[in-house]
Amino acid sequence: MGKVMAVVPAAGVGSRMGTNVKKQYLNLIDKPVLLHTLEVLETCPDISGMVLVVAPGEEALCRSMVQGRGFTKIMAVVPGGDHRQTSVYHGLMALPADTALVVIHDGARPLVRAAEISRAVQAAAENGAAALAVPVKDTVKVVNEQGLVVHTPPRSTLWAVQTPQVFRYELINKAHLAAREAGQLATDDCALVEALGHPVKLVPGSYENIKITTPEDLVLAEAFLRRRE
Ligand SMILES: Nc1ccn([C@@H]2O[C@H](COP(=O)(O)OP(=O)(O)OP(=O)(O)O)[C@@H](O)[C@H]2O)c(=O)n1
Ligand SMILES: C[C@](O)(CO)[C@H](O)COP(=O)(O)O
Repeated sequence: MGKVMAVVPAAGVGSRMGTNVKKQYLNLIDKPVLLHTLEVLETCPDISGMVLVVAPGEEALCRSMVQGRGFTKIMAVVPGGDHRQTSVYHGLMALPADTALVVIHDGARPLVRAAEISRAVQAAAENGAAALAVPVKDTVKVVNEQGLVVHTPPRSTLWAVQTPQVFRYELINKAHLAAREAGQLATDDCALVEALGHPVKLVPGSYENIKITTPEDLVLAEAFLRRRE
């Protein structure tokens, strides 16, 4: 399959969490959210190495946070940018030239399981681009600026996409470069690959693989982790 490298964007400010400490450094049971995430990636047998992307100026803090915890796969800690997309791009630029597949996984998704990552890697090896996702449970409305509903897409067509999102290295590099040139800003990496017209395979994931975004997500994450103990 070739070398599989992970990029872990963890350079966000966590404005929707609203805490003084950024959400990726908040304690979740016994350690920061980001350490949970990195430990799962470390144990995934498919992954050879990782690039961690943190806010500019936080590189030393992160290096000391991971030091002495038995990580063998963290190859670099690099500064991110103002948007998630920019942070991922900085991570991609730090990958070795012999990378075959790139696993992009949010630092703020600590509940992913190694087996789920492996399923996404396998699908990307076959299709070029793949992501974990779950069927949407709620009915979703498209609204206009006045808050009036303009459209109700059929729920059977809707999936909530998660990370990891996994891509062939040349494909994701090409997608990010094209987006930068076009001024396209997306909230996930699949959207950039979709914009190239390349198909993206969705791999059924788990409803437990939540992104820590708002305070109630920490309550849920703790409950899920305790259930696994
Ligand atoms: N400039 C940014 C913004 C986000 N991220 C990372 O991308 C992941 C998903 O982003 P999100 O949950 O939106 O994080 P924040 O941007 O920190 O949150 P918010 O939008 O509430 O400010 C997180 O691991 C976050 O640290 C990043 O690396 N660089
Ligand atoms: C990449 C992502 O986690 C997929 O669900 C999500 O799109 C990140 O978006 P956010 O706007 O940064 O929360």
